[in-house]
Amino acid sequence: MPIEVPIVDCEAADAAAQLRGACMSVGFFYLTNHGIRPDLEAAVYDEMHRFFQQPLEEKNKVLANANMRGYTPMSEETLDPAVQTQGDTKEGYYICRAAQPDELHLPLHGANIFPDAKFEATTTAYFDAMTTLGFRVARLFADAAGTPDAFDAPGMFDRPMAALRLLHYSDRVSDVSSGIFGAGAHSDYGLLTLLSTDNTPGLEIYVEQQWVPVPPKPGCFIVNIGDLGERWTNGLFKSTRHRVVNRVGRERYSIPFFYEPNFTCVVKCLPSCVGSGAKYAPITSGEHLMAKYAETHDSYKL
Ligand SMILES: O=C(O)CCC(=O)C(=O)O
Ligand SMILES: [Fe+2]
Repeated sequence: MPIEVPIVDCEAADAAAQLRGACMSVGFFYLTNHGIRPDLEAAVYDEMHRFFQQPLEEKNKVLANANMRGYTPMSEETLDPAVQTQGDTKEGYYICRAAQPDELHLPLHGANIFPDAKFEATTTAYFDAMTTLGFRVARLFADAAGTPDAFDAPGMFDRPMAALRLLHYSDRVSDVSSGIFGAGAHSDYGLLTLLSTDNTPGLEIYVEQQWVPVPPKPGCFIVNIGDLGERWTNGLFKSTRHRVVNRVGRERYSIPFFYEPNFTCVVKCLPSCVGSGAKYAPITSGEHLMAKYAETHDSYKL
């Protein structure tokens, strides 16, 4: 039977049950009725086109800093270092939650950098809307996992590690057998990723021992569970590996929004998922994310 990526309707009365089914099987789903305004999303793409088409020397003026905010050049990231023979054929721009004054001592916390005021206003408005949606989907996740209020307590998501990543893939055709990918195979690191893409295909997910394309669906986000989501549910929900393979020789733009718990949040198996014993040791969100960044980014060192 062909593998179908399920749809979760954010507004449906049984949205949590839909999410549970999707996360136990495929680990990816299309999210509809999410409430993000299409004109706001389109405005972010306009800013991306404007930014990435500039000469490298302009883009390098806002190069990503130690807190992973700003521009990351082509090939800076290698999502599957064991297999890839060169970095991902993409460049990116990170925008994260702006840190509060009492968080500035924490790694990865700081101010954002922006190339100009219009880019800042547009991407910040989108970031804020996605943060609201991220928490809404996180609450559905908790409900789906059988502990509905798990994420409401202080210290869980009141200072989320939320990151927006504007990605521009080059037109270079990938070559799977020689280790050249748009983005190498990986699982995401956190709780949830909410992905917007343009109309160009490329995303593939590894389900039932095969790579399955996930084509863009207009008006929907492509959502997946990351490693912390798998740990929280003791493996009930899947953090599915995925990659981007350019098979069409066209440029591609995408915008993943990574929604993770507070840096200091201890991610420990939910009581409803312990069953015959927790499979994963508790870990803080921050420890996990920093270790993953160090494995995959040239510009990030622990
Ligand atoms: O661009 C995409 O479609 C996926 C990107 C991705 O998987 C990631 O940045 O983690
Ligand atoms: Fe990913």
